[in-house]
Amino acid sequence: MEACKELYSLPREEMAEYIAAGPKDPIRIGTGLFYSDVDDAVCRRDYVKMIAHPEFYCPAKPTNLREITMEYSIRTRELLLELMQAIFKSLELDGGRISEALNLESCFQILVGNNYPPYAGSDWVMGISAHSDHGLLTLLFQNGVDGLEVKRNGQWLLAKPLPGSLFIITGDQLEIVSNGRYKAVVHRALVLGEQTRMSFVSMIGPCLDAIVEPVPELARSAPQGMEFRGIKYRDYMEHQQSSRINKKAALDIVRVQHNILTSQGAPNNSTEAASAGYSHTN
Ligand SMILES: O=C(O)CCC(=O)C(=O)O
Ligand SMILES: [Fe+2]
Repeated sequence: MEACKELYSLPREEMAEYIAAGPKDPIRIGTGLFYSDVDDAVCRRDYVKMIAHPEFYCPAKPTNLREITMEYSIRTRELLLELMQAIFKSLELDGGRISEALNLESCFQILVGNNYPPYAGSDWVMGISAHSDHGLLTLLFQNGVDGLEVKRNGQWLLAKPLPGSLFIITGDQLEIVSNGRYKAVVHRALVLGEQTRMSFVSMIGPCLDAIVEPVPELARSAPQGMEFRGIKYRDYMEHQQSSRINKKAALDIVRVQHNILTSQGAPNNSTEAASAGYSHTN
């Protein structure tokens, strides 16, 4: 976090290349204020995003950032992959088989350093509006300043940063693979007090070229069958990144519409019929 602080305080010219970067670039820096009509709020956030796996990228300055983030990415990747195995076990699935299908050896990993300075304006200020993360699992560390909230049963709950605690957030790909047994968690960051809040995120997803779809045995045992159609992770990510941040709206592109009327006019919830009714929002 200290190295990230140094990064944000570099002269703007030194960050210009990364500030101009697009969503597909491996290193991206964003900084400033913007309005979110989803939450009717001003958002204030600086961030650096860097792809850490299968290839590792890092800004050249500050010079110690590379070593620190490289080690952090390796350790958190191991932990997150281990957690994935525990999740597969909880679903009574063969972890080895699913890891192969998602090609987790070449998993996509991104690190994000977030910085939320206190804001003196009169509007209600947010850091990042309500969203779910596009990957499988996210590990989040906060600097001890409140701000992260998660939505549970329609209520926003403050995820208090207990000293040394790490938060694990389930993402969209896990919801797809588990056919909705694990739900992607909607979360947001608020700017609450006088102190600068920082968070550091390590997120893993399947290999970008993997087709992500519900595990067949989970779809077979679900009352409604398949909840999602398959999609290449790279395409999902591009879709999510090119849309406005809006809670879990990105998942709608793969959500199967149930209660489709058959030619006889009766609702049919079979997997085949449901699969034919994919909902594309774009
Ligand atoms: O700063 C936080 O607590 C949340 C950050 C976040 O949700 C993200 O980077 O995706
Ligand atoms: Fe997030």
